[in-house]
Amino acid sequence: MAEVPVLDVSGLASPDPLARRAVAAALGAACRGRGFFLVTGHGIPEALRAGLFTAARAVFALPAEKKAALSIRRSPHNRGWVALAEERLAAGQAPDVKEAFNIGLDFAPDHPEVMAGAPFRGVNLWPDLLGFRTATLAWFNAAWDLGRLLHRGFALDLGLAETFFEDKLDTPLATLRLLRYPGGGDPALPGAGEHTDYGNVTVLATDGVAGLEVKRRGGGWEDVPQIPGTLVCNIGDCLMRWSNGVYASTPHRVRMPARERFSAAFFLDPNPDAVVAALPGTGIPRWPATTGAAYLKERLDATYAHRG
Ligand SMILES: O=C(O)CCC(=O)C(=O)O
Ligand SMILES: [Fe+2]
Repeated sequence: MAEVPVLDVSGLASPDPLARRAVAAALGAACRGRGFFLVTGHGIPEALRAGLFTAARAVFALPAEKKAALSIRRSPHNRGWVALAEERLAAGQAPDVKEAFNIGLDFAPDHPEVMAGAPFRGVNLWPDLLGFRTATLAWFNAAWDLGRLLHRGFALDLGLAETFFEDKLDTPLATLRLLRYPGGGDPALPGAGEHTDYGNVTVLATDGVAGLEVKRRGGGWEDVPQIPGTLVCNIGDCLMRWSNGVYASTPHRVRMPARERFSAAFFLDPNPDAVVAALPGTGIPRWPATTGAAYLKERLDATYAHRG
């Protein structure tokens, strides 16, 4: 299996349909094969990335009691702080040696869906840190835009109308997850255990410290190269299912890094009411139809059940 490809996606925003198709074909090949690719030409300014990592460092540096006040255990909506070793992504393994901070779509407390208690529709838990909200939401929105742009390419590659996913990703169950791996520990312990992502596509920024590994089809692990300015993207289980297995969601993990490592994963899951059923032209459905919200709930419930 070839290594993780590097794709310039700028052509997806071109007015020239041939340029868009060329990128879509390359994207499609990566999604059908490796399920992972590095993206250049995404157009997200470096300043946004720098601001994101400044915010991430600041929130994890808060005293434990400040972070505990923002614990994900206080949010029924998958938002807030996950403590070191609170989560294990690979069932039956040691817990992950990482901490995390989740941010979702930024609803006001009086938003109708929040008032109605809709699943995952809650307020974010904001730390008392100047600039944190602005920096993280700027990244959230940029990654969301990139995710939607990628979906125009996926749609073209899958023989659908280019805008097919647009109204299924306009109020998505998206999560920006800031991650800190303290590193330097027992190399036998996982930074993040082997898993596949749950959503459609993940857009990942790292601080350049190595650690992310993708499983090879034939077994064994491949390092994802750290190329400055690129973003790591991968297909999640929801899009694998939606594409009826045409696209691959590939297991990956983070090994114990040699030193402290920060990353930020943006998980783009579809709108809660989006119907996730085998796309036209993909053959006999391999999975029953579901919805964005039902699928995410199923996966998160399983993850929480695995907690020690
Ligand atoms: O930190 C990373 O590089 C990847 C994290 C990851 O795979 C995840 O949180 O789903
Ligand atoms: Fe992941």
